[in-house]
Amino acid sequence: MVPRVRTYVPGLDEILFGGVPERSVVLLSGGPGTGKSILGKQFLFNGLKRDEPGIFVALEEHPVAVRRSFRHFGWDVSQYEKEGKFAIVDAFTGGVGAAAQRERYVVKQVDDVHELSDVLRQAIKEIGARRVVVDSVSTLYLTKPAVARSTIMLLKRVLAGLGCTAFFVSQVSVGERGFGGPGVEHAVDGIIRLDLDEVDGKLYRSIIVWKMRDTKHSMLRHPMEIKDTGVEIFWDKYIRISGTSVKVEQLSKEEVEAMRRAVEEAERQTSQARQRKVEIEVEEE
Ligand SMILES: Nc1ncnc2c1ncn2[C@@H]1O[C@H](COP(=O)(O)OP(=O)(O)OP(=O)(O)O)[C@@H](O)[C@H]1O
Repeated sequence: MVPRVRTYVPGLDEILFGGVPERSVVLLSGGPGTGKSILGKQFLFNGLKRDEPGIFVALEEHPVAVRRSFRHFGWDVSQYEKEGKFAIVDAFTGGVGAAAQRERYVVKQVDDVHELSDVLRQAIKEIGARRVVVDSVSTLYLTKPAVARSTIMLLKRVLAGLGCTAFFVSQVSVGERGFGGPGVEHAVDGIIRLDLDEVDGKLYRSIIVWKMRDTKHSMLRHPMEIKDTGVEIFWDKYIRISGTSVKVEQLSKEEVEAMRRAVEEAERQTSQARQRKVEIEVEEE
């Protein structure tokens, strides 16, 4: 089994048969309000709780708003920031404003992807980041689609070279079938698509893993909810949405059992790796 990074987002590791393959760059793609940012933040915070440092690259929101939205779900990153285990790369303010001047990692030219990758590299090295979320990569090439692929490849090289596993938030329009453009879709290792569908005056959330290199994954669309505690995926159910009807069905016992076993195996590997890390740290002291 390839080494996995467990997301610990309820249900996500199950549909990925254990978690995201280590060092993958995964596109979190979807329309407005589908839960991409929340899922990304949850992935980071779940890592922080387990001693895996993380970085949030803020391209869409002021760092102050980013911290507030973490807190909205009870994910207080301030202590981790003080301990040097979490950092925000501010690629939003350009360093303008009093609050921005207090930020440690600031990209001065927000449309300069080379400066962004330099600041990101420095932040990853300094805090020893294992997980990175870029929210959103679409901002980097919205007005210049010709550079989308090279932008993704540049970030991918930085992240994979430093051993990080990353979620790239990718914005698509309501009703758009793609995930962020051909250059982007083929360059990334995985694509997870989040959806909101209106049927009969009600919105339904769902999630589907479209691709994930180096692992098998669920090929079904699963129902999803956002709660005060974050995203929850109903991994043992799938959802069939047509223009006028919504049906939620139970997966077979065999499918459920296979996913459960894969997650148990991934957890075993993860705790062994943690144990080895502790032993190495003790030896070094
Ligand atoms: N406490 C909560 N309980 C339930 N749903 C919530 C809660 N907080 C936020 N939401 C839902 O999450 C949505 C926002 O999710 P998120 O910010 O992750 O969207 P997004 O996919 O990143 O969208 P965009 O591309 O527009 O930024 C809100 O529109 C709302 O429906």
